[in-house]
Amino acid sequence: MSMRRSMRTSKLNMAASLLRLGHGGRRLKLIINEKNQKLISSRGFAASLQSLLIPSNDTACYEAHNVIQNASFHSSCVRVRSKSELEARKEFLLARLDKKKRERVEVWRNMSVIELATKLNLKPKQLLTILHDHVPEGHFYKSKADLINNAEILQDVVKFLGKAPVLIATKVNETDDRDIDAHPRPPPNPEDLVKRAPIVTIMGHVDHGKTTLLDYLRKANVVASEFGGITQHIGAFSVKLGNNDSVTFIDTPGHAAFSSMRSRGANVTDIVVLVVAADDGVMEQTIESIRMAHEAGATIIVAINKIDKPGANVKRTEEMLAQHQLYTENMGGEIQAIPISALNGTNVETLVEAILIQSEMMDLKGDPSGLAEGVIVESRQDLHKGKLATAIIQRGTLRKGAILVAGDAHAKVRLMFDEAGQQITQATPSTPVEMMGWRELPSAGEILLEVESEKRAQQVLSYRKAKEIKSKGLADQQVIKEKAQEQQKLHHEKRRRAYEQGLRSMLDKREKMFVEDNSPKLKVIIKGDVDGSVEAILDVLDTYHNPDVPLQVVHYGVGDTTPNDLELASLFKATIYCFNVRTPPKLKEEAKAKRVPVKHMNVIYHLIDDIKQEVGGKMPTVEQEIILGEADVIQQFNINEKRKKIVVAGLRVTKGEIVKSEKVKLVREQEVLYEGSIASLRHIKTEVNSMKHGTECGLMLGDSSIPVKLGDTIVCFKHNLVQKPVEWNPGF
Ligand SMILES: Nc1nc2c(ncn2[C@@H]2O[C@H](COP(=O)(O)OP(=O)(O)OP(=O)(O)O)[C@@H](O)[C@H]2O)c(=O)[nH]1
Repeated sequence: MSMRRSMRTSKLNMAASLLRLGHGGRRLKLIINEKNQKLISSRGFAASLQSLLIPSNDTACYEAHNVIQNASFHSSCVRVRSKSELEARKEFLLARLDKKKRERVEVWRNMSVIELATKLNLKPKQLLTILHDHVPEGHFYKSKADLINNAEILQDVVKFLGKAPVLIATKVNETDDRDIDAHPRPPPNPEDLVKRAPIVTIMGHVDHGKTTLLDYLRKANVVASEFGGITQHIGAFSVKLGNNDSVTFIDTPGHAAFSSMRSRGANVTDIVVLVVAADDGVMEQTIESIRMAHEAGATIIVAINKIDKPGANVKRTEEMLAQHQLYTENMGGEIQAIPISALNGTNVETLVEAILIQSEMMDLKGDPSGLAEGVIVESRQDLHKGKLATAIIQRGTLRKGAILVAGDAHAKVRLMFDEAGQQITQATPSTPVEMMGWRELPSAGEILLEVESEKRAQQVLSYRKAKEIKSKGLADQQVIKEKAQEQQKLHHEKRRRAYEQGLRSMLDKREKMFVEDNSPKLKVIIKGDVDGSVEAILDVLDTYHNPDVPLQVVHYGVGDTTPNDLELASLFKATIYCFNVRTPPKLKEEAKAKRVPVKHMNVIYHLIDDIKQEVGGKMPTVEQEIILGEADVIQQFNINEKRKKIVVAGLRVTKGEIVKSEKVKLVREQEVLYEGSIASLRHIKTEVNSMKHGTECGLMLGDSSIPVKLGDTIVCFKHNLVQKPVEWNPGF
């Protein structure tokens, strides 16, 4: 270790101890006061302390900073920030602290409105109002049972309410799930905790050197490894140092690993090494990485890479970082920034030491007792070893023979390996381990849990499968619902345009219309109290299709009757239907004078009945056959009249009456052989006008040549003119 490095380490270790003792509160202020004189003499330490003071940043600590300033030692040794700089910094840090203090709210895709409202201590109605402002145009959440499947909306709403959203894979039903599903254990007792290695993810902009750095660290690890094997890529590896310290690196650069874990609610990363190329500086994905690290609550260490390149500018890079509130030590902040060359390995060891110092300050601990818990970082199919998965253990100790579940996969651990492919017998917190014995391949980011038995694993798996099927079904339902809403919106929009065009063309042709168009139709103006009721009425009217009396919606809108409604109604001879709205008395008078019907109602059935009645009055008339009576032919007579042979039927009236002045049909085996008048109707020898049910009579048809036979039926009928019925099925 170089001289400079060891000095730095000891200063920071001292600061770390101070921080642990006082941790940003009044205690720290006291310590500062007590040690004031000593502090003054140590320029480097004061700078480190100052950087520690500010991020810990509660009011007392801020005061402590003033104590240092007031003690006037800063003039000789500390770069003093201007007042406005300090204020801005304080605000930023307070915001960061607040974020950490924010109440965490678990959300999951397909969460219902009522579930989210309950989590946020809101009434569903209040949440629906908030949701309205957070959903993209065209999406609606109308009822408390609606499911929200967009994770972004869920998170936005929680953030909007000042809380911290935590996206979890599926709903954890506290009452039902606890017994059936497997879950991480409750927090351990502090006395069970032992020091553990920091878990580090390397992030940064494309091409800034993440892979090169990981490669260098992996190779360096092989050299350090006592087995001397070739380090394989298994998703994570440990870099071991001489004094038993080690650092665990997630061996996948960039956002993918980070995101997949975060999306499952797992976060293993303690420290993010932010790689920034010194020739390029802060770029888009650098900023994105800073954001992700902050959101995951991980501490950032900056590796300013490619310092060997001619265009490298460390100072400029640090200034750019400061623009994104990442203040490195050189900029008077608390972030460690190590200039490195990942390609040549320059300062990479210093970077590892900085990580260890940071982890010392973070006081990272884990509980190695009990069943193992961890996070899957990678899985793969090996030709010889079968299904393999790498996990980082977070709690407990994993041993051969353990039964594991991760998402919908499970395993009985047959063998365990480290990154050098060497068999290991146990894995404690922060250890990356490759496991053999998986029945299915688990996905990266899944939470790994050891369970008591194979039976228990099967129980967990079948429960999870059933839950997934259910939630998929719900998701499908939601998609169908959203599609339907979209269609409905398009339909409404189309209708609005059609009505507007229709009205425009009606207005254009109005004079011509009055002269030419006398065809029956019902014109209506619809007024309603809210958009929803007007839409509902228009939807019902859309089901009306009657070419005899078409229905024309001249105009529609929300609110009480207006003079404009009246004018339009009078112009087009339309009826105004008011649904839950009023017509001012003055307009009522005016409507009466102009003979404009204005009808008020509040039940949609009444509206339908009224329209049916109105339309009914305008329907055309049609001839309707009315049966007056029926008679059976029971005899057949042949009479000679004026040398002509005439057939006369002897009848018995079986229904109603036979009326001489009306028409008859001769029906034989359901076939009508004659339809026409009656020439003669006689009772015995007397000519009569009608014969009633139960009597017998003789009947001669208008066409006397028609041969009436025994067994034929005579049906007497007449035609009436009736109005066509209104056929309209509004669907309910
Ligand atoms: N001169 C110099 N080149 C470097 C250094 N580190 C990385 N490079 C080069 O920069 C290029 C990109 O490096 P990578 O390690 O692939 O970068 P990355 O960030 O992993 O890129 P992505 O995986 O695409 O996001 C390669 O050509 C490296 O050889 C360095 O310290 N010095």
